[in-house]
Amino acid sequence: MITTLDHTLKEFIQQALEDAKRTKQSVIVSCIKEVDAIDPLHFFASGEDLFLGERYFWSTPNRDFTMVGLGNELVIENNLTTKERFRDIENEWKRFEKVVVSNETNQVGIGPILFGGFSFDPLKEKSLLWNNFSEAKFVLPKHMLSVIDQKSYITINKLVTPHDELTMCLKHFERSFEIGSALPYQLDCEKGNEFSTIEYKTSEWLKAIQKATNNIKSKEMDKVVLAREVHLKFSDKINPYQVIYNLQQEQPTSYIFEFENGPQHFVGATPERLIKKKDNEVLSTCLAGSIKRGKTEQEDDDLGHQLLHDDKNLLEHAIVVKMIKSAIESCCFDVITPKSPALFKSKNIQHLFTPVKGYAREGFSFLSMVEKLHPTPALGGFPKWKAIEKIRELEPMHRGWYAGPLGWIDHEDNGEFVVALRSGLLEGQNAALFAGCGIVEESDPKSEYLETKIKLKPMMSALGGVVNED
Ligand SMILES: C=C(O[C@H]1C=CC=C(C(=O)O)[C@@H]1O)C(=O)O
Ligand SMILES: [Mg+2]
Repeated sequence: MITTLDHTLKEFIQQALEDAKRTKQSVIVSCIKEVDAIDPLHFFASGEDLFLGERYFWSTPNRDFTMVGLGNELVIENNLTTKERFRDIENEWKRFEKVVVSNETNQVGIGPILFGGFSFDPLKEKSLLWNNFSEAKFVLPKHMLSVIDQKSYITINKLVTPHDELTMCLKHFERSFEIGSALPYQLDCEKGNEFSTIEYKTSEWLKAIQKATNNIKSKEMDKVVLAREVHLKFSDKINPYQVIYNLQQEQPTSYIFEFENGPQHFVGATPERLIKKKDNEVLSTCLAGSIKRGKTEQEDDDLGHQLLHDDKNLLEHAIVVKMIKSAIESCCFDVITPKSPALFKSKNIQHLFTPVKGYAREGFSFLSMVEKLHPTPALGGFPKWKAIEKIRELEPMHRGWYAGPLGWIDHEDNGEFVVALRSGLLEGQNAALFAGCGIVEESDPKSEYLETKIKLKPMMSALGGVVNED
């Protein structure tokens, strides 16, 4: 790996070609330039003609870091049904030598970055909706825009093969930098895309909750998260730019993500970070236990206070903290967590929130940590394997990538993953939205149902719909 700057792009490519020939393996050449400000959504939409079905969008809360990928230069995926699916992605990624051509040293979020996700449960029987999604799929984009603290960078990635030629490669980079910044797009702000809603297997879901609470009472497990899905059919094709735009505007405290898999777009605004790693600094988040937002400041404070003192929600949350803390302790040192949860508020909902911090121990890779954490009891339950089995048995839907880990990893083992919640799968005129709830002994099916309605709101609203709560 080289990260310096005295060499010209030509010299770097020459060296990559030699390495590729010597090792008989392609080398990733990643060329980065700082450019004038580019609007990320504009860049995303500019890929419509050439890269439809091969794009992604990622933005952190408060929009500190936004990253957009266009075109798949490299796809690493597998359909393994064990935890090997995490290691397999890591091994494949590490197999490639990466040559980085940049004037920027020490900037995380630019250069060769793999973006993608994992399904929730690879052992769940396949469904029509998620049929085209692999259990693990990651892409290295051809063109990537990173906006970090208001600075814009373009990265162009190319797999240099042993059979490539220097002049062709050089031309490729020159042409690619032109594409990245020039294409126009239009955001169609028209509202009024009529839709009808189908609540999918709601009565089965309510019965599943009853069964789960009985299982918990008989001490089979402590907690399980059960989700349900809602299908929307629109009169016109859904405009994904409008959806991302709305999510960005309406959910400033959430991560916004979009991953295109052919004609399907997996989109969401999740408040839940699974893990972030920069050098050896590790951050995870426990987010579980929920209540609605108040209509006035006073009502909102009262509801927040109620949540902070509610035994059922505190138990939902405590189970998550215990598991995440122990998973992080198994691979980190100096792990710290506050003693009691704080409130996390987003537009439609308030959650109990506990951050977990630590420092990675030697020998633990980023994806090995993702594997240890997935699923946390905020999506799975406790004990972990019992809860996953129960979800497989009781839940009347296929989660696909909903509630799975989704995010990015770079060439130096830095990265960030979220839990893909408050999300939906869009295709043409159709949207499938997902929401779940932590079920503990005291859970009441009707109030859990109302909780899922609140959790469906961010996607419903971004799609132009309204959810009434009762
Ligand atoms: C499973 C979801 O939320 C989880 C995250 C935060 C709070 C939760 C809860 O209070 O039940 C859930 O555990 C979802 O949004 O689909
Ligand atoms: Mg809950």
